Amino acid sequence: MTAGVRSIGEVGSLLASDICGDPGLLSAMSAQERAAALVAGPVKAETVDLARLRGRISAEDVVSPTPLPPFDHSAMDGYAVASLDLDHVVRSRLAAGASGEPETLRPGDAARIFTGAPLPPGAVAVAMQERARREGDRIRLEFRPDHGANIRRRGEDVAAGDVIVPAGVRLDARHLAILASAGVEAVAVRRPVVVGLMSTGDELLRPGEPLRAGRIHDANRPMLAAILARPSHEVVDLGVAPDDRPTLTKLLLEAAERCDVIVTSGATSVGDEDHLAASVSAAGGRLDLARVALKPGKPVVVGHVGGAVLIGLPGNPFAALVAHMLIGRVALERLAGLTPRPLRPLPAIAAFGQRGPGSRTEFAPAALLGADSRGVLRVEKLGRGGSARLAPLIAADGLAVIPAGREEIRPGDPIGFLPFEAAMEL
Ligand SMILES: Nc1nc2c(c(=O)[nH]1)N[C@H]1C(S)=C(S)[C@@H](COP(=O)(O)OP(=O)(O)OC[C@H]3O[C@@H](n4cnc5c(N)ncnc54)[C@H](O)[C@@H]3O)O[C@H]1N2
Ligand code: MOO
Repeated sequence: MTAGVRSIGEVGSLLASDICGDPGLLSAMSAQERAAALVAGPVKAETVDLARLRGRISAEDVVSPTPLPPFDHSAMDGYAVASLDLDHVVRSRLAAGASGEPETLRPGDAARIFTGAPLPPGAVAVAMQERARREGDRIRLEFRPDHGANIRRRGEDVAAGDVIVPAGVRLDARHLAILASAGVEAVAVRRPVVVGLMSTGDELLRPGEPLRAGRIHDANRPMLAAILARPSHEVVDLGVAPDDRPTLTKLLLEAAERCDVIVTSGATSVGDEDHLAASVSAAGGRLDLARVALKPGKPVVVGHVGGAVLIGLPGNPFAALVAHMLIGRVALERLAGLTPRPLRPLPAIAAFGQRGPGSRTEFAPAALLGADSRGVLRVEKLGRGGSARLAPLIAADGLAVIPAGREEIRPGDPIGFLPFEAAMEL
């Protein structure tokens, strides 16, 4: 991985850079490595039928029991011909799905053939019917076909024994298509990772509860539940924990019994009411990572309570989102059996100027203004910063990514842009 971002072409790898000048903070890349290392391995595997595979993570390489296609066949409606000559006599008719061995073509013979039908032995090409004139049982081709024209060969897509789906991928429609083609009925996948979501803070109200003095509604649990609503994960709502050390300790211990991962938000900072670190410790757990060079998202912590991985996101909702995207996601992907993928911001240029983010990589809600004359995306930052603000996210197309180490950003400078579809992926 390369350090630094020097040109637009390199911006895609900016999250791979390990810049962080602040000795009190861990660089985003080192934090991701630590979060990954914290997870001993993926959850166990189970066998699941094709109809329920979408969104699950493959636990082993799946090999094809058959070549694909399984037999030589026609790619067009037309005539299978025994030679590359222009004139042929049509002696048989072959449709897809017909049973029985097709008759062998002899020199001068052709067979009327339809797309998907097995190629008769002796055929050297298929001529499209639009390129043939038929009179009775004779055809004359407009031009000599190329050898092998319009023939799909057995095994040209996949050979028997080829890996058609590798281990460690999230199965989508493409994988289901190839598994079904190969006749595979069931696949070993990782069982869903059980993720407990807990918000902390005496100020938090559940959705629908009337606002009272000094209280706010919990935004983080619904946000995180929406990101985690995937077949590879099972969300357990652990509710709101109070700002009280013994109670938080007890709730963490209970959660560790039921969950593979506990994702908390709030109580990660340094205030008297920020009890997470002390509660993790009182529960016999430990924190392996704290304070990362992210803006927002700096106070993210990661560790263990009992057998469960603990991901402590900051309380401010945008900070929680960024810390999840960069750090929590890595641990969750490893547990699910995925190879964690680095976020890959698109190369873009700033349509704004500001002071650089210093030692932290900055994420900010941003709108796409279109492309410049070279086709590079122009990105405008929205809002005036603040990890507690949600409205700029609603107006945004994604997140501007400004790598650590910049002193100043001027209009036209290379930055990164993460569309929300990529940013919000688990
Ligand atoms: N002296 C310092 N103070 C703070 C620092 C610091 O370094 N030194 N860091 C600041 C940063 S950066 C952040 S981010 C926050 C992180 O704080 P906590 O993780 O301890 O979170 P809380 O204090 O519990 O809450 C922060 C803020 O977010 C609101 N909140 C909490 N949970 C939710 C939720 N589920 N839904 C919506 N809003 C939530 C909470 O009411 C607070 O306003 O610390 C800074 N302070
Ligand atoms: O880093 Mo905090 O996460 O700015 O709000």
